[in-house]
Amino acid sequence: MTDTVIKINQLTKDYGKGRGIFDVDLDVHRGEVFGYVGTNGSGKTTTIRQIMGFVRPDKGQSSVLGYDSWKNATKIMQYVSYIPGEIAFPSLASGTDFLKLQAEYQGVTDFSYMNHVIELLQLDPTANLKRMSKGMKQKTAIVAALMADKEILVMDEPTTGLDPLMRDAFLNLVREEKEKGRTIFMSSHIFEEIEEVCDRVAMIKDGHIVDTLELWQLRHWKTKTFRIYFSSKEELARFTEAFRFVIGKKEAQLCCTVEMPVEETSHLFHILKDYQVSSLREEHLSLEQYFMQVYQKGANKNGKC
Ligand SMILES: Nc1ncnc2c1ncn2[C@@H]1O[C@H](COP(=O)(O)OP(=O)(O)OP(=O)(O)O)[C@@H](O)[C@H]1O
Repeated sequence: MTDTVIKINQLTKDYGKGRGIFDVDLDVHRGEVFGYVGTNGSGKTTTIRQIMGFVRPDKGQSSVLGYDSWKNATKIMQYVSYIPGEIAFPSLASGTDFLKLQAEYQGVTDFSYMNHVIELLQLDPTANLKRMSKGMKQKTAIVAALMADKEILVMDEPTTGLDPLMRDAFLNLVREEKEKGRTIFMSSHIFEEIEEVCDRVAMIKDGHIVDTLELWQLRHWKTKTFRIYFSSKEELARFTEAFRFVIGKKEAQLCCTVEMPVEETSHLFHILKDYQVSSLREEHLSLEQYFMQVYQKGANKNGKC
């Protein structure tokens, strides 16, 4: 039986004029990294604030470890490390002062993991809190959230403001946390990072969940797509006329794209022996491409997009 850590059921927060979230259903399982993607204003932060119990839902329910988010927000904080989308720092002199305050508040006495995170993110916490760059502030918020080593991590666009190197370092931290058995819920609009670290992903659009996907499905799709380059126009034409799974052709580049059921792959390789092929590469469907397809389908259905 799957152990559900975060359960969201018919959750609705209606801000009017179609803004908010509507009838959201989500289950986050113990030990998984769950990604939450959507364009600006699609409802990611609204959902996360509901999970944390900051806002009363208009309808439906969110619960964490069986505790109703709204009714037991304080209890939930015992189990959840939270990185908000926007951090409002108190007026303190330095990052160190802020981290000390956080440690006191969260009852942290062992600072070894905090120091590990500081080192990994190359943060100088002694800097003036007010003068910190966006990235430094984000790192400080990450350190503050992770220091308590709680079993659930809820993060609202945690890589905002981080440069690509630091983003990689952060994703390594996420992997470390997953290794430790943590359950992680993170929102993002950067598809690559969700693709890199998440087990499952939900896509939200205009406040509605439009799809939920297990990331391994992207790698083990029922169809395979290849781009094949030929030595001449004649060879390209001969192939495209003969092979029924061709979905596109670029004469100038002497290449075509084929998309076919996985079980046809060996057949393709077999017939290619009769052609002069200069190169062949498999095209993987990226999460972003998949997302665009889902959005497009949604648009066809409801006339939006
Ligand atoms: N307190 C509020 N009052 C009125 N409208 C709100 C409130 N909070 C959010 N909204 C609206 O609800 C919608 C969803 O906002 P939300 O912040 O959840 O989106 P998001 O997916 O997190 O966006 P982003 O990626 O830009 O951070 C937006 O149209 C936003 O303007």
